[in-house]
Amino acid sequence: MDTHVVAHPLAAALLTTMRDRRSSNPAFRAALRELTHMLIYEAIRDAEVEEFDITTPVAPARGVRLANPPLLVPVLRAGLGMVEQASSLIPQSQVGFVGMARDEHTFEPVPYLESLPADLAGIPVYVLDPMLATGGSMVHTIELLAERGATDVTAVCVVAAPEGVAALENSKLPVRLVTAGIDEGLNEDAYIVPGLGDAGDRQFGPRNI
Ligand SMILES: O=P(O)(O)OC[C@H]1O[C@H](OP(=O)(O)OP(=O)(O)O)[C@H](O)[C@@H]1O
Ligand SMILES: O=c1cc[nH]c(=O)[nH]1
Ligand SMILES: [Mg+2]
Repeated sequence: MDTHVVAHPLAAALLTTMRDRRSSNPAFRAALRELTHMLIYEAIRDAEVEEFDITTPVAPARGVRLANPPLLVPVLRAGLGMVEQASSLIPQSQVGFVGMARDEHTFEPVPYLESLPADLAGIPVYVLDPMLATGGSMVHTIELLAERGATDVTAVCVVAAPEGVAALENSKLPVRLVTAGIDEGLNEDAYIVPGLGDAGDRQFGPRNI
């Protein structure tokens, strides 16, 4: 699997803000938005473009645009904090949604929402989820996309655990990974170490209030 770790001082500083337990929920959300900008910017670097004619105030010129704008798929809840920034960078993109919450005991993803186009053949898909821990949630999401014909999927994650990277690799699904960091591993609660805690709770508060 093609894995790209975005190594950049500004990305590292934003990731530090997200990791720091002292960062407030608004500060965490702001850092996630900015870091998403960098991750998407890197992820889309090699996308195919097409040329078209424009006229500047001075002369005719050739313009470029994405040949095949992607579908963005935030994985709720935590991926919601990435979608606005991603879609403003790629205004032609469409957005689908998947909702999933890990079972606290089995660590298996429990799906609760699926809102995706029926046919994804030929459409690049960017799955947005800050955390790739065991990989269960991401593998399940990509299976939903592959069932609809997607063959070009990019997982855009802030932090990945080696276990999650291995799960994606072993799945043999058509996916590449773009992330700001690969951490040490998982603890007994399947949280990424050192990680940044629960990315959903740190944006929106505890799920069961
Ligand atoms: O790789 P995995 O082991 O599947 O874990 C990663 C998943 O866990 C988090 O979501 P969570 O289940 O906490 O839901 P939330 O976004 O509503 O907080 C995260 O946003 C991923 O979706
Ligand atoms: O460390 C982790 C693992 C799963 N989900 C999170 O939000 N954080
Ligand atoms: Mg959570």
